[in-house]
Amino acid sequence: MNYGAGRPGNRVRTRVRVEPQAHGDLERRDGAVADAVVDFVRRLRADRTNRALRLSPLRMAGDDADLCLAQPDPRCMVLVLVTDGGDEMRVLAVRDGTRARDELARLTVEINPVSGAVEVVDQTEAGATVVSLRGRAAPLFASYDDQALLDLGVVRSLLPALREITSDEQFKKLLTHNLPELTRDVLLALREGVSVEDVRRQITDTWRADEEVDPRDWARAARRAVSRAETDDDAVLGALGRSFDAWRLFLHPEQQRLATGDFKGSAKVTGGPGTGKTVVALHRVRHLVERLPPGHSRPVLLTTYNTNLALELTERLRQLGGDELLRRVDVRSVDALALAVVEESRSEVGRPLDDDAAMNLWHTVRYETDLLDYDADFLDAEFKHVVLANRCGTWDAYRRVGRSGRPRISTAQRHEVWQLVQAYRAQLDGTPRRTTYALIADRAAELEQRRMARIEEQARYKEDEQGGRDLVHREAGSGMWLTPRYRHIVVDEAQDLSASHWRMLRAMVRRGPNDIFLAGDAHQRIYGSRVVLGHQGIEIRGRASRRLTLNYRTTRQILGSANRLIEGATFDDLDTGTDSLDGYRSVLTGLAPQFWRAPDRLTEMRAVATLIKERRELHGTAYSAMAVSVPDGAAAQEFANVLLREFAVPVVELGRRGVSSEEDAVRIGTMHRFKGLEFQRVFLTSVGEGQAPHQCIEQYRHTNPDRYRQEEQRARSLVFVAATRARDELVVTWSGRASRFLPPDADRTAHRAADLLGHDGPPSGSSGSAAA
Ligand SMILES: Nc1ncnc2c1ncn2[C@@H]1O[C@H](COP(=O)(O)OP(=O)(O)OP(=O)(O)O)[C@@H](O)[C@H]1O
Repeated sequence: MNYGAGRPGNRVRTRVRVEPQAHGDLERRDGAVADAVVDFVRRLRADRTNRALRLSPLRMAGDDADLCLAQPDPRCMVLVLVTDGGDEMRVLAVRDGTRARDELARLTVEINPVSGAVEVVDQTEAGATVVSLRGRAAPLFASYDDQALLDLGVVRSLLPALREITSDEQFKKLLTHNLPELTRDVLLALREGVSVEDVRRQITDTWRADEEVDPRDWARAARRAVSRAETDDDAVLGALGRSFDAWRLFLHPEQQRLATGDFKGSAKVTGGPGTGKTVVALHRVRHLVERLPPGHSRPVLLTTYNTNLALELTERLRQLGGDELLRRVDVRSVDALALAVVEESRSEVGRPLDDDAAMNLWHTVRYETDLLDYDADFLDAEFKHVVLANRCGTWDAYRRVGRSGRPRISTAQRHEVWQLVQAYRAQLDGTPRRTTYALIADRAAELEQRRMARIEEQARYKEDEQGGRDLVHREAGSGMWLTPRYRHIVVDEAQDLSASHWRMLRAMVRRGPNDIFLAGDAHQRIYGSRVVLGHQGIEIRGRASRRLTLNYRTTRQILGSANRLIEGATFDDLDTGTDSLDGYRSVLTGLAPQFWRAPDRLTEMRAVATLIKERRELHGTAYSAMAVSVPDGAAAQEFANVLLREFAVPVVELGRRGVSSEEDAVRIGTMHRFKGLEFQRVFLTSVGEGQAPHQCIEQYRHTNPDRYRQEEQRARSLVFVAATRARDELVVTWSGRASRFLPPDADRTAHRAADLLGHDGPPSGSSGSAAA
């Protein structure tokens, strides 16, 4: 077959892409196969007339397309769809071993009429799932007729095999095959009892092609970007191997639409943990940068809640687009940004106290004023989320302000709180002058709002007085003309930003298309309190607000346990509405989470150390892929001592600098520090009654039920965040009685930690059995 239009010796370049299913094939194979395929794609791209690559025809796919086979190296073969006279090629499937040719030849290839994607089904493989187990039970999907399944996007050629499936065991086996993603998503959701209408809305519609699909037009199908972030970058392609992070290349269509969409104003992506919100935010940044006019400035801001997450984002952005991309982006935590604004203004605000010192100051003020009925946590939150959020500068303003979502207090109590606030500010204004990050954000918001007002005024002047002409030299010359700080702002972990942060960000970019893009999840709110974006001038309407539902991180088993933690509670959608985790699911399956109960703390710590060592020795898991969550800094110290001194397990604390340490050491940190991160194995410790939630909230149970409910929800979210960091395995431990957040029978069904610590070493099965 000759697809080389050029004369011999002339290189003929071509567009070659690796389809998601072929990528799935590579992930299941030896790294050497991936290397060979990557090399083949690269050479094919450079010159398809290269004789050494030899595409051999298999059959016609349609009038305008051929299916060909090629052998990148003696170990493996690939199936390639060739269209446009050879200008466009898609690697559809990869097989290795002696039967590779036969296996590729029997694949069914079709265009999905819903998504327009080219999909591959191995009928023999799918059929084999059911043959041996065929029984008399009713088929699992009997209540959906063929047309209903096709309309939802299930690939037609799978229907015969699907009709034979009568048990969950067979269904699970079918899912182990490399099925088209849309089919897999739809079937999983139906099996989980999601209604046809909801499956259509939550899954099918997100895959639907933007145009009518002609299932015979192969050339069109091959050109259609269905589920990928396009790249022709050889360096990125070169990473296509076992260690390759799929997200860099392949986006789910819903993620893709958000990342590359054009929005009239601001846009928002929500979704449960692990649904790829951060991935979307990163691709969004790249998309925005690619559309910038050439220059050397950094007109795109990527910001997040804290410094270690900002470092993590910088690293991931570098992976996505290298230093070239980073050069146009300012990546900073919101507080670092606010501090820079305040410093630039040369306002005398004093030295910022860290969070612990700021909290201690509340303790001091309580004793000084002798108003001991209000604890430091409450006062700190009241100050940030009511006083600063609503800019209450006087008692009169505070007396009248709406405190929705905050624990109720009487007017007399408000007055006392106001006195405490005054005393707190007086302490900060003393000598030496000090401040807090909350106050810095408030000040930065004020400065930026003033700055933006001047920019708007100048713009009006430009239009009104000068008809928009003759200003370039004045702006450049006098230096008095200001420009907005950024063209686009992208925010991750949006649920934890305060009203002051939003006011500042709103004022850093002019209102207009694609001004602010934010990603967040109220289920994971552990710092802030609810902020209604609409009230901060950030309007998000209709299609500019989307929710992702497919979890890429966590197995279904872990997710099931984590979801149970937050069942029944209600959460906001970062705006005026409510959010839920409807349709939230994972396609990964694995071990059930393990539950271990200990009679006392030391036994618990020793059991955790034993389990960690066991995973290292039996499964070869690197220490750095494991993390232990603890309730507070003191517990982190205790755990670190036991792990290191008694068990010689290296540990590193998840400090402000996060996980950046190169050391092969187990990560230990409070649950707060787990935010936004992920680990292969997570040990969620101290989940006992009295610890999660902390027993100190009991004081509010009867005296202040609102506060009690809020503290409990916050504690729940915290455990939820920590649990959903686990990729492959979640181990939950406690001493004493199990927390109310755990299943009611946890104490009865959990493994006994004491059994682990006998002299004969750990009992068999502790590294893989399902418990509770
Ligand atoms: N399209 C994709 N293909 C493959 N992997 C993906 C994709 N999208 C996300 N992932 C992977 O899923 C995991 C979670 O992604 P990410 O951190 O973006 O989720 P998130 O929604 O921000 O999570 P959280 O809210 O828990 O912080 C990461 O390991 C990421 O690489």
